[in-house]
Amino acid sequence: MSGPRPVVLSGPSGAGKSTLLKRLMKEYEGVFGFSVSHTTRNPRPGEEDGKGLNCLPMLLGATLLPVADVLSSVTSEDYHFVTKEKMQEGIDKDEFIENAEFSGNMYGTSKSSIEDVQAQNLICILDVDIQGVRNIKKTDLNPIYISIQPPSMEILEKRLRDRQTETEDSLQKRLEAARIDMELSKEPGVFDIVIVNDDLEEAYEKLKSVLIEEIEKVQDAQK
Ligand SMILES: Nc1nc2c(ncn2[C@@H]2O[C@H](COP(=O)(O)OP(=O)(O)O)[C@@H](O)[C@H]2O)c(=O)[nH]1
Ligand SMILES: Nc1ncnc2c1ncn2[C@@H]1O[C@H](COP(=O)(O)OP(=O)(O)O)[C@@H](O)[C@H]1O
Repeated sequence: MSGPRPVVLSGPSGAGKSTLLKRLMKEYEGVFGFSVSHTTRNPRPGEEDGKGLNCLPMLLGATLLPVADVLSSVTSEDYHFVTKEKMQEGIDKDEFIENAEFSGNMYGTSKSSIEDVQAQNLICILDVDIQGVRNIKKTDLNPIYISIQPPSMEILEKRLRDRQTETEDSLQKRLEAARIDMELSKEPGVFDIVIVNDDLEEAYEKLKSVLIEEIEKVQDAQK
């Protein structure tokens, strides 16, 4: 029996993808697994190098925590932070199902990041930009495509400034990318659903309603 369908979450930087993702993974512990991407950008305060499932054996080896407890320790914004050389080496070795340049840095989803999650029969969640969406459509991953959009460019800019993670230069690059993303997300057939993240509660309920069928499949299989 094939496992649950993966989920691709996409949308402008600052739209609320990580906020929604963290909430989903907390409410449904042991149902989702995050596909830990590789990136050349520097870690933000509080971000640690890939605590993803790749290290699950070590974590379990060191402790006797049930798998569900260990899985829930995977946060939704970790990355494998690597140099450009390391990233290029992985690309040359065909280790990525897709990779892209975004706001001056490289990002990519390795095949092993997805396999690690699917081996646990969990819903694999990927957080990628619009280029990643287009490239994943050329593969046989067959995920549910969800776009998270801000209510407006003005609100997006305010949220990014309030988050205090960007230099003025990276902020402007991200806003420019957001204008393109917001246009492309309107194209029919690209996303299964586009959620405007205005009121967070409403956006979260909409996200859950799209995924509840896959969530219940995993919960039933775990009984
Ligand atoms: N194509 C692709 N995009 C990614 C990947 N990982 C993250 N991204 C995207 O890169 C952009 C920047 O991510 P990040 O630097 O974490 O900023 P944030 O989205 O504002 O938190 C976001 O749009 C992510 O969706 C990946 O593996 N592949
Ligand atoms: N619905 C919302 N209303 C107000 N602020 C929000 C909302 N959703 C997210 N935020 C805030 O906006 C900023 C960007 O959210 P984040 O989840 O980091 O976006 P992304 O992962 O898409 O870059 C964060 O500071 C977050 O707390």
